[in-house]
Amino acid sequence: MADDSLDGLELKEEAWWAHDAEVTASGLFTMLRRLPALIRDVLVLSWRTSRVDTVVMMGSTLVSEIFTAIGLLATTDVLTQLFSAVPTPERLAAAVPGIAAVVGAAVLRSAFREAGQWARDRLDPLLMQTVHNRMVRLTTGVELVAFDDPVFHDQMQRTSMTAVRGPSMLLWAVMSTLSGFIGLGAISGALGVLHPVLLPLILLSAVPSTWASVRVARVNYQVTAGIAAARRRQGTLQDLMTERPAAAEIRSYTMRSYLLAEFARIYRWVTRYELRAVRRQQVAGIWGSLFGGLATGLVYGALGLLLWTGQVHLAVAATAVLAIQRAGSATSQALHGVNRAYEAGLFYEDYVHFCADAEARAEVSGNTAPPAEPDRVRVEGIDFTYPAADTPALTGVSIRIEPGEIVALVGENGSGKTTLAKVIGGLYLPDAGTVTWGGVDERRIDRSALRERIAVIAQDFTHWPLTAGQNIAIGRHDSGESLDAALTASGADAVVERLPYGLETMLDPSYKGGTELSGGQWQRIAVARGLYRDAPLLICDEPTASLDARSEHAIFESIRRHAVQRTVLMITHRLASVRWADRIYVLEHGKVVEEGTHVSLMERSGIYAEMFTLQSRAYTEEG
Ligand SMILES: Nc1ncnc2c1ncn2[C@@H]1O[C@H](COP(=O)(O)OP(=O)(O)OP(=O)(O)O)[C@@H](O)[C@H]1O
Repeated sequence: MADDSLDGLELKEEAWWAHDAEVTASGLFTMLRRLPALIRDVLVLSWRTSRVDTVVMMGSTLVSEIFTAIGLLATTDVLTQLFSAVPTPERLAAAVPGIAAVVGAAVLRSAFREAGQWARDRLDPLLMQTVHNRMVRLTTGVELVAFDDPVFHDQMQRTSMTAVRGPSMLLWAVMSTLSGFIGLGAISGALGVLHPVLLPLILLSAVPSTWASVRVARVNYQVTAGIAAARRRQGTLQDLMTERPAAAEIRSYTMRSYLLAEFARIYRWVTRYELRAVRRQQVAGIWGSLFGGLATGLVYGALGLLLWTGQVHLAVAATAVLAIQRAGSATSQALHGVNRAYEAGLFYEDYVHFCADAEARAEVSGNTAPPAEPDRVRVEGIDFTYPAADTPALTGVSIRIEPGEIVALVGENGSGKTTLAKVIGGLYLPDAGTVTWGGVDERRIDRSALRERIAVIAQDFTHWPLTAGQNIAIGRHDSGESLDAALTASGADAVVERLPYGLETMLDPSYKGGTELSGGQWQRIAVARGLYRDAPLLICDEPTASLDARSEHAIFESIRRHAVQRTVLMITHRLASVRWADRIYVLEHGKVVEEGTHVSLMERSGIYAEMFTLQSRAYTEEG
């Protein structure tokens, strides 16, 4: 199976294949060795999730299997009475207490089984909830830079795809194993009482079906692991074809037939893979049944021999027939459970690894409160390299921002402006160098509290599928402040006026009553969001890229007014709008290459002067 390749899908690179190789290589004994640790882990998780359900599930399983043994012993008693050499009415009368015990044991066994099942059914969603919540909590708590790391992404995707079910699958398998072994123990105890040779005979009869179930389970895991990458690709394609964002482009670029063919190609591969697995499972099943039948025949033959040679009583032999059937299913249940537990354990380990990795990547934060008033921000000699990049995005960058200033970052595409703004905004920690707020190193400051003091109008701001009002008040939902000032300053008031339900309008047309905004209208909402946050430092990254000339002018005027009591860090390619900045930093290839006011930079006749002249010439020549 591991030989199969899916052209172009780079399946071999998937971490799933590591598990695949592991499960293929590991025998039953490896599974048995790893099982105790897995059982302990999942039971601890289950105990933490619901103590009552864990106790009910374990207790009921144990007790129900004890009633299996009691029922078997009572059956022998009934049969002994029925086969005794006395008149029939007396035989029946003597068997009545035994029959009552058999019925009672059967009823109690079922009742406890049901109770165990009920507790397990309750635990299932509770465990999923615990695991899911933990995953989301951990994911939202990692350093932002983790999202730029493909390793973290792969791990997260894989974990969210299957590992969330891991613990409940594992618990299910563990309980199935326990109930199988307890049942087997109970039956063995009962058989040992009847005749010592019966037990090994019964264990022998279960070997072929056990082998088959182990094999079937292993193939199952191989299939899940083997098709995981293809399924993810399929899911991505399906989302692209069925969701709104790509719908227009699929049509305008006539991509439909390409996407459909790709989807069908992957589906064919997945189905072929699954069908091949089904064939292997069927073959294993057939061999298991064949040898299982032979082994059972041998056991019955041996039992007949014992009966014939007078070593067991007819009543004991009859009970043994019942026990053979029960023990066979208990053995294969136990061993199948072991195999499933191992299989589920691999998924569970993915989850455990993910959690450990996410904890290691958790945001570091100091506990010093950030300065209450706008204060000097100093960036000194910082370097920063993205995890997936070969070259640094920032090298030895130093800048300062004084309270109440407007500071501008300019430079060509990819020169490092957004990265620098994110470092200043406390989103990325520099690899070297320091960022200080009022003289305090950012690493010593409580980062959540620091972010409360910063408003960011991001270049790639989020179009939240929420109402217009919620889109503006995001992060300050319960401030109770009126939105009016931010609406007017950003020009978003004109946008909201035209919405069917005003601020209550859902800004997502895929929801009932929802609508969509134009790029420039969205941008005004984003500016309103930044102004409404009313933080001492406002970071604007291309706040007017989609705006018409009049709106752009109005927004820059608003930001200037906003800066009277606050500090503004502005990134823009519209150089006419940075003329009035207190200081301008020009970046190139991640380094600050020029610094000064508009006037001093123009006098210097460097990069800034060149860019400014090019832009103004374009306007004057075309205008
Ligand atoms: N997540 C990332 N992973 C790897 N490299 C990145 C990532 N984000 C940005 N980069 C790289 O870092 C460099 C700086 O990018 P940045 O976005 O800071 O530039 P910018 O000056 O803001 O550009 P623009 O004017 O186009 O917005 C670029 O070379 C870019 O390719």
